[in-house]
Amino acid sequence: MRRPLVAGNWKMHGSRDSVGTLLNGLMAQSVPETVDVAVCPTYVHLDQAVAACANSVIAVGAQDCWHAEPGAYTGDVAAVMLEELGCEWVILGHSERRSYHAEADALIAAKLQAAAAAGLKPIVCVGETLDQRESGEAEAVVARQLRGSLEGAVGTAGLVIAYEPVWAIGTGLTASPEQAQQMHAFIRKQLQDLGVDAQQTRILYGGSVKPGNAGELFAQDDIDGALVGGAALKAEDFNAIIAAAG
Ligand SMILES: O=C(CO)COP(=O)(O)O
Repeated sequence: MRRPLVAGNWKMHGSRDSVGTLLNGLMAQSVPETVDVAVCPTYVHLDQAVAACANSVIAVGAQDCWHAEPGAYTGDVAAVMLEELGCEWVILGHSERRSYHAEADALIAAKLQAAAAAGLKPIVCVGETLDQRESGEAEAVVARQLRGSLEGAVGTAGLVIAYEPVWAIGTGLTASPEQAQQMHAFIRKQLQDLGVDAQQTRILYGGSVKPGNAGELFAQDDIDGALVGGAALKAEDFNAIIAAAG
């Protein structure tokens, strides 16, 4: 039995004030004992989140890390620094990093190894664009991303995969529960073929998850939680999604 994980990806949102309000709102509701929860703010809000979550079960994650030891890498943050700060998780290979920063699978694989070596648990994102889905390539694209991004990752402790169809991110379009389940089952099979412990690996769905659709997504056999964007910025909505996973 896999424990559901609900992770909030706050992307490049927030001020000290709004982050404080959001964290207070999350602390106001207890998390069901059966659910893991994480919040992933920007780098500059990580310490604020770690302090606020110190006495709660909510874990903190970063949205990216660099792949090398600390050194001459202007503008980057090393995985070991995130671990030292109190992060438990790190999101890797989000489609916004893949598109705006041209991150390729080999770089994501290197980041994954650095994250694992630092003791962070990686959430590796995969997902096809609308063009790729419409031309029948969705499974081939996701299989390629998994193969490339997970190179050398067999045995990574706490590895989580997030399936985020690019066409469903921030658009209000959600994959139907059946579409998502079909892809999640496909991903689990791919993980097995890659030698990853597929039955133990959590596969999250991401893309316009809201309180109103979370329950039917979580009811699918191979959907083990969610990576939530917009709805994670409102405590009431995020709390409702957490409750739906409980
Ligand atoms: O990209 C996402 C989470 O990583 C999904 O974002 P939305 O929930 O805003 O569609």
